[in-house]
Amino acid sequence: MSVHIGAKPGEIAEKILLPGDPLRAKYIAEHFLENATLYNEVRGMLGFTGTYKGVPVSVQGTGMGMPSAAIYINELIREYDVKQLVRVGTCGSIQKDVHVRDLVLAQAAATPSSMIRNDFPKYDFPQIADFDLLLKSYQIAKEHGFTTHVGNVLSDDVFYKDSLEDTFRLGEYGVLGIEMEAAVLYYLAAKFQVQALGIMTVSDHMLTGEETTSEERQKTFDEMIIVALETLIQA
Ligand SMILES: O=P(O)(O)O[C@H]1O[C@H](CO)[C@@H](O)[C@H]1O
Ligand SMILES: O=c1cc[nH]c(=O)[nH]1
Repeated sequence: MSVHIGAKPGEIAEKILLPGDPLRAKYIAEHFLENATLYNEVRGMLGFTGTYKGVPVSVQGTGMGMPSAAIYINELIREYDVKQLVRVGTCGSIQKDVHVRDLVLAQAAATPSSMIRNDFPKYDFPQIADFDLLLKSYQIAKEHGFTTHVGNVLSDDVFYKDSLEDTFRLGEYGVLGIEMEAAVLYYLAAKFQVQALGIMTVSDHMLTGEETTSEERQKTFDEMIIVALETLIQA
């Protein structure tokens, strides 16, 4: 057991999916993994291990925001020897041509978070995806015909902001969308020399207000999960 994860040593696979929502972890375990067993329900942050096409894979909810995600990512890497971590999240689009239901592969993540700046006050430490995971995921998404964008995201600390002016300015510099965890995932992967990638489904559009039905969202979550699982077993 670690402080926030109730698994015994060996119960978590080296390859793991990281949704923010613990119920998305349950959905993935029930619909995509074979023989999935629950290893964690501490704080309701569900974690499961099963197999995908015969390969051991785990899925762990991380909660919302970098402080929460960093707790799980630290413990997974340091206490359970997890080596390949793929976030499967949602993001808001800030580009006209990045639509609701599209996939975003986060090549890199900007962040205002002090978690990273406190460690490297003199540098803008770049938060980047693992190249092999990124390349593999892009190839898999293209093979499946899923609409996919690759580029920068913003990992923000604040969901409800008084002003979106700075956010939209980042869009003018090519940032594709906003979410709240990828930067710290990439930072901790660099720190502990493991592989990480963030894949996001666009859940809403911050410029156009474009929305989708829950059924449509579910289908795109499935596309994201297929890309993430196929990437993990081929990497
Ligand atoms: O859908 P998840 O993975 O939780 O990701 C996004 O959704 C949450 C905000 O609603 C934040 O965690 C953000 O990063
Ligand atoms: O707008 C959004 C949508 C998902 N996640 C975010 O952090 N922001």
